[in-house]
Amino acid sequence: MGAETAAVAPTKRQDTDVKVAVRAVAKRFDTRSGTVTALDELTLDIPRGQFFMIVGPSGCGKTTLLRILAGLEDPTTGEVEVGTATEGRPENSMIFQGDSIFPWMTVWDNASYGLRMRGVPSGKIREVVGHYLDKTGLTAFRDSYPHQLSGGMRQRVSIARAFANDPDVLLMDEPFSALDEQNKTLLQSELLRIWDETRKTVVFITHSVDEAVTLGDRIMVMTSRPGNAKAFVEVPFERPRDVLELRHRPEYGDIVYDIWQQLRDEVERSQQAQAAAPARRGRFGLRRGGR
Ligand SMILES: Nc1ncnc2c1ncn2[C@@H]1O[C@H](COP(=O)(O)OP(=O)(O)OP(=O)(O)O)[C@@H](O)[C@H]1O
Repeated sequence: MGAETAAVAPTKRQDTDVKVAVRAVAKRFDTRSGTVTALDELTLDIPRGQFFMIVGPSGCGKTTLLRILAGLEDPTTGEVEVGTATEGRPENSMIFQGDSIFPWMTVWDNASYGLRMRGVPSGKIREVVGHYLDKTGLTAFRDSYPHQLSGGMRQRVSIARAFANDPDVLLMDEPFSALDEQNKTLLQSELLRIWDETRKTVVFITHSVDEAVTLGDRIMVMTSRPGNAKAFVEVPFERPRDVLELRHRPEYGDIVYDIWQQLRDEVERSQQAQAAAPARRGRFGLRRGGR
């Protein structure tokens, strides 16, 4: 079950221009069949306000990195500094893939959860949650329960909850992966619209190169496991962006193609590793985006 996470804090970041700093982070898991090195001495900086995307082959350590940034895992070696928690604001909120809202709470109670937990005054909660339910088109469903909503609407609740919580850094792990293309495109547009209001620092994992180029300012392409940065790609498109219009531009296709070139070897390497160990099946090789 996903929940807003602000508890186990990595070191606080003092430098206001860099919101996320990852220094030579390695993560190893000891399993019955041996040690799995998920991340290998990864170093990166994410400046304030950047929409940072992570793409990489299945099993390359993307979720592990996000969990370390959220303080849910410790790195084996290396250091991470993320955001700054201030009074009334957590340093990060995480949105997971699939449903990450509480099934026993109404839309309103889900969206206001983080604020209520922090004891924010009720007038402020009404104002902020009302704003984000309005932005995500959920006002009429404020008293509904998750099982009464579509998958897209449930993800909207997660988005409303995360933005209402007003974290310094927003961590998103494939939030739209379970949605059909139509809903995905709609939610991408909505996310960009809401993000444009605040320009929060976002770290967003996706399996879709199209999604990475549509949403991101900068994309980290990861190597196959053990995961590291293979390339950083700047996305030059202006803000605010029109998702559909963007996808018709020739430069858009060029960037998508460049990233696929970067990924191809890594995906093949990862697939070979998975063929040798059939328990984990890669998804990346099957998806080449919607162009
Ligand atoms: N708690 C754990 N115990 C043991 N191994 C783990 C654990 N968590 C992750 N791993 C392993 O670490 C590697 C990286 O996993 P991770 O989930 O971070 O990859 P990913 O890039 O997010 O994958 P996917 O794209 O398939 O979601 C994988 O080999 C995985 O099996």
